Amino acid sequence: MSVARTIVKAFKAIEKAEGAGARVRRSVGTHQLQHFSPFLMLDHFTIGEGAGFPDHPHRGQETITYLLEGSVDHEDFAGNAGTIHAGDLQFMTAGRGIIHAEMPGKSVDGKPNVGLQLWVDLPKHLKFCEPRYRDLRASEIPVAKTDGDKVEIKVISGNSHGVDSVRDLAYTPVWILDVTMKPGAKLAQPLPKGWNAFVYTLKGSASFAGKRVEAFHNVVFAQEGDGIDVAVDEAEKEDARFVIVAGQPLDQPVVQYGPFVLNTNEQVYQAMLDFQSNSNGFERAKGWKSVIGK
Ligand SMILES: Nc1ccc(F)c(C(=O)c2c[nH]c3ncc(Cl)cc23)c1F
Ligand SMILES: [Fe+3]
Repeated sequence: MSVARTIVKAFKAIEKAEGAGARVRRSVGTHQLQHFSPFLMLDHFTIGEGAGFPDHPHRGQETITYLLEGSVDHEDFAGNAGTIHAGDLQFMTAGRGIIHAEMPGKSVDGKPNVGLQLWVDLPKHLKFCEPRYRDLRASEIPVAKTDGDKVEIKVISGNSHGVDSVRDLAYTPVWILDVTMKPGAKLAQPLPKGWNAFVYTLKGSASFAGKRVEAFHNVVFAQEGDGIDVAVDEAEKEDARFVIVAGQPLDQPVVQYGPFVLNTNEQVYQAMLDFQSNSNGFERAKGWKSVIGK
């Protein structure tokens, strides 16, 4: 990699309440990081006993849910239902409209359910596409290793050190790499030119472009440059774990009201009307309530 990207900013995500009793550290989609196309939101969520995200709508975006601990059940108004377990991902394309619930799975140990939910904007011509789900199980995710196995990269989407992800899962081109580095490890990770890229740190501390960053931070990189350089100091007491996320910017306006993400104010007003009147993609909401969200 010839020229590594520089850091534009790095900030800690503060935990706040969201949904019904859930907690999130939101590091994309707040005043600290907005208009970062194609990314609309990143929540590092924790769902304890009795908490969750009961019946709610989406239109105009894709949600990528990556379970880190525990499990989450989902159920929508079209009869789709399932569970994602630690290490699995669910790619949901809301398109013209989805109403679903996302609730804790059956807990065997009372531990919380923890994961990441990334919202990615849909290109204009797909805003009203048919909804779809694509699951990616932990066992399907290839692993790249480098620096004498001191670095392990789960290639969820994209490429790392000659390892390709298994298949494209979102319409909007995104790379998601889950990286674990041992103390003393180094990583040079190429990224597609001109894509927006950030890192969200999950555990331990690592230096990005020479800046040491602790857990629960978002590190935003400049678009210029070939990729990112990461190092974990020999003296660190634990492995560092973080996700690298990169996406192709969409050249379109973003008009968002909560889970309705479109290109004009009129389209957002229409989405709210359609949701309230069970029409134009929300017909199946009529008389529907989820079982899991009760
Ligand atoms: N207020 C509001 C409005 C609209 C939503 F879609 C949501 C929502 O469902 C989530 C927002 N962060 C999340 N992290 C994880 C999971 Cl599983 C779900 C969510 C929400 F909370
Ligand atoms: Fe949702």
